[in-house]
Formats: sequence, C-alpha cells, structure tokens
Amino acid sequence: MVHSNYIQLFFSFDFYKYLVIKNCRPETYNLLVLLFCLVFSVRWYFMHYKNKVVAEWPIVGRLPSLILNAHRIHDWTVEISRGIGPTIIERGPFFGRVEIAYTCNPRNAKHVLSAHFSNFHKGQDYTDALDILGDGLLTATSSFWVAQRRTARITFNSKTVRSIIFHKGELVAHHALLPLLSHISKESSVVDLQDVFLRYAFDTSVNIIFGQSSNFLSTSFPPNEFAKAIEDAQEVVFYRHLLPSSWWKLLRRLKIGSIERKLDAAWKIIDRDIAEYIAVKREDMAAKGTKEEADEESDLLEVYMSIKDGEKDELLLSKMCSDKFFRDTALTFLIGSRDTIASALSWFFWLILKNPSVEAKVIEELKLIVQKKNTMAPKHPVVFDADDQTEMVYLHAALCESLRLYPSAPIIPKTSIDDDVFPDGTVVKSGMMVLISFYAMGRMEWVWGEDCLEFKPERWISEDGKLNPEVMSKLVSFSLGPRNCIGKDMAFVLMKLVASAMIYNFHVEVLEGQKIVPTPSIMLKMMNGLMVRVRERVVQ
Ligand code: HEM
Repeated sequence: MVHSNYIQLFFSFDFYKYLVIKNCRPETYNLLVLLFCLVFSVRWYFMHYKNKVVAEWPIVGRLPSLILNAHRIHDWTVEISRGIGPTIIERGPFFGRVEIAYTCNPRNAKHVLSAHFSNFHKGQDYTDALDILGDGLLTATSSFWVAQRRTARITFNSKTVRSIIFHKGELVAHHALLPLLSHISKESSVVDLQDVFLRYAFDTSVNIIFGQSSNFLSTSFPPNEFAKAIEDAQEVVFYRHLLPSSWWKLLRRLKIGSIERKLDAAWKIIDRDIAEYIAVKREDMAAKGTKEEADEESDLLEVYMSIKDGEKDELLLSKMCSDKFFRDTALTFLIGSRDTIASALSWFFWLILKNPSVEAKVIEELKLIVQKKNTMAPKHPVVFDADDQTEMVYLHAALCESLRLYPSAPIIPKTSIDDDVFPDGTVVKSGMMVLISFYAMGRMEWVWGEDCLEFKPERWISEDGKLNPEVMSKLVSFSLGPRNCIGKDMAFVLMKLVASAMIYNFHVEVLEGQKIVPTPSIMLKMMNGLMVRVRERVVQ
C-alpha cells in the first residue's frame, strides 16, 4: 500500500512542482524537466498502450515497440494482424524515411504476387543486399529474369532433372542420412536434428547441382569450408536487411566492421569452390564428348551446360554460356534449397513429434504402401521409391500443414512501382515497400478457422481421400504468381524422401525442456536447434 502511494506521488505533477520550487538552479531545473518528460512519457504509455500490441511513442513513433519485439518479430506480426488488422500502412523504423504497407491478407498477397505482378518488383535494396548471388534467378530483373525463368521452368519440369533430383536425394538419404541416424541410435547419443537436416540439404543440393558428394553427413560431423562460407554469407545478408541500405553500403565502402569483411572472405571461398566444380565439369563433358555415346546428363550443372543454343533466348545467348552465369545459377539454387528444406523438415518433425496421433497416421499410410509391394518381410531399413511418393497423401498434407504454420520464408518484401489499390481498399503509393507475412497469414482465424493454431493435416484432404484442390490453392509458403518458387516440386520430393524413411525406420524423441522458437530472420530456422534422441523402429 505504502509502495503504491510512492508510485502515485512519483507520477503526480505536484511532486515535480515541489522539486522545482525547492531546486531553482538552472541545471537542476533542466534535469528535472527532462525527468518530468521521461516519467510522463512512461506514464502516458502505460495509460494508453499497456495492453496494446504496438505503442506510439512521442518523436520515435513505433520504433521502441519494434525494438522490444525484434527477437519475436514473426509472432509479433501475428499479434499485430489480430489486434490492429491484416493490412497496415506504417512509416519505416528509421525516422519515417520509408513507407511500408504490411499485409497478411491472402487477397492482397495474390494481388501483389500475381494479378498486379508487374507493378511490384523486388526493389533495388533487396537485390543489392543479395549481391553475392550476382544475376541468378532470385535476384535477376527484367528480360534476363524472363529468359532465365523460362529455361529453369523447362529444366525443372524435364524427366531428366526430375530423375536426377530423386536419385541424388535417395542416394544421400540412404547412404549417408540413415547410416548416420543408425550410428546415433546405437551410441544412444543426442543430436541436433536441425543440424542433421542442414547437412542433408547441403549434401543433396551439392550432389544434384554439381554431381559431387560433400560427405558432410559422415558420423564425425566434419566441418565444411564451402558450407560455412555459404552460412556466413547468409548471415551477412540477414544483417544487411536489418539496416538501411545506405548504412551497410557505407560500411562496405569504408571497409569498417567485421560483418562486411566476413562476406568478403566467404565470397572468395564460394567463388573458388564453384569455379573448381565448373572446371571439373567442363573437363568431364569434354571427355564424354569424345566417347561414341555420351551418357545422360548426371547433374543440374551439366544439364544447364548442355542446353542447345537454339533453346536459349537469342539476345541472352552469350550471357547464358559464361562461367559467371553458371556460377550465379548454381549458387542461387544452392542457397535457395539448403535452409528452406532444412527449416521445413525441422519444424515438420517437431510438430509430428508433438502430435503422436499424426505420426501414427503417417506410419499407417507408409505401412499400407509397404504391404502392397511386398509379400515377404521387407529388408531393414525400408526405403520408398519415386512411385511410392504419389501414394503418400497424408504425409504430403502433413508437410503442407507444417509449412502453413512455419513457412521457411516467413515474410517477403516487394516494392510498388506505381500507385495501386489492394483488393481490401488499401491505397499503396508508388515506391512503397510492401511486406507480405506468410507466417501471420497461416495463423489467421478468418483464413483457416478457429483451429488455425492446431496441427491438422486432415484440413488438406477432401472426402474422397485426395488432396483438396481448394485448400491446396491456399498454400502460399512457396509464394504465388510468376515469381513463385521454382524448386517447389524438388522440395516436396526431398522432404517426402527424408520424412518417410526417417519416420518408418526410426523413433525420434524430442528432449524435454528445450525452448523451440524461430529465429527473427528472413529464414525461419529454429533459434536453438532441435535436440533429439533417436532409436531404430521396426514397424510390425
Ligand atoms: C521448403 C522448401 C522451399 C520453400 C518454402 C521455398 C520458398 C520460396 C519462396 C517463398 C520464394 C519466393 C521468394 C521471393 O519472392 O522473394 C522462392 C523463390 C525461389 N526458390 Fe524456393 N523454396 C523452397 C525450396 C527451394 C528449392 C529446393 C530450390 C532449388 C532450386 C528453390 C529455389 C528458388 C528460386 C531459384 C527462387 C526464385 C524464383 C524466381 O525469382 O523466379 N527453392 N522460394
């Protein structure tokens, strides 16, 4: 009681009046005015915003709210979307220099990414921050993007590349991932599953893209300079997204700070290793060419290098034959696939392990597939082939459900070229940054129903037991429209390969007491990893 009276006195005007009269020296007076402003700002804040998700402070606006919530930015976007609304126009954090249109309304997202695609581009700041990717598909613009996208679409849809993706993924899963898990289970040791998936995704991507193994999944958990360089480069790109572009560009020009130096070092290693892969490939292809009958292409780089001149855009022919083009393309696919797949698999396993009834249904589905094929007892570990994947309806639904709650790319930025109006009536001015939160979109009751926070693969399946096309059209985690993810099918093939083999052959148990939270980053990894124990499982 006494305590609360002191607090009341501290917040009362009389208290300051008394102090000012007693202490009339100018410096004391100035100090008191400052203290007065501070205390009344705090008081005003508590009176107006104690229970609100965003506070509006004098002068600095909403910047303190952003700083206070930066560590949990994605969950904060969910609270903002629920508390204030799904679309908000906001001044940027750096003293109002940039205007931002934030949205998690699926109709607005479709408008930006598909219907009015040509009016919303990636923005110069985004492509500048990703300068390490050069002119790869993710960062290319205008006619060079159109030409590359056409080539990539044909390539990824070809029978050859589909077969490369499955067979390389299977090779790494069955010759490296399963033996590693078996080793861990025999040792009864604990492992960070996210690290295992990052290694799997890297090893598989290197195999698919360059046709070589990195042995990153061997039981000694070896370091890998190339993988580390890619990780460092991604970290720097993330920091760059947090700062106004003029700030990091100045740091880079003046060579100040360790961050940009880290990128320089990583860049050198990445360039060196990819140049080596390209040189080896050119030699292999030259040797193959002298043989009577050349084999089919064995990796993505070879497929790209073998594209006939007539199949390329005439204007861009010279550009699409250079080592620089192959380097940018390979690096873009590597960076586009590694963290996205590893993050998706980590969240999927966490959700599966927290929901034993879902795991039981996945096992039941896999058991039926095994029974259909074999009359005799199957060999251990059981492996599933490409045809089996078409029958994994429930597993596919569970992966979609996991990506709804934990999209690997939780938020994507765009910039408007001309003035525009969203379907919900929001006016977007030319030059505005548009932020689309897939993370918040997947957690809105008005989009997914009251059970939106529950993990329910059933919502993706229609009464006839097939994937429901209407619900499938709501899957935004791979983005929408002409610039959606080119690796979506590849991602599902690899995720189903790993999930089916691991769930059928191993019992995974999450260690108690872990804090599983997403990183406040453009890639939705788990901040502290996912520590698990693994035991072999024999499904009866
Ligand atoms: C679970 C896995 C994956 C998820 C959730 C995912 C998500 C996305 C998203 C949201 C975008 C749009 C980014 C933007 O507009 O800024 C995108 C683009 C892209 N993704 Fe993926 N991705 C996945 C796997 C892959 C894989 C395996 C590859 C390998 C080839 C890949 C390559 C790309 C490329 C090259 C683009 C740029 C396409 C363009 O701009 O035309 N992704 N992805």
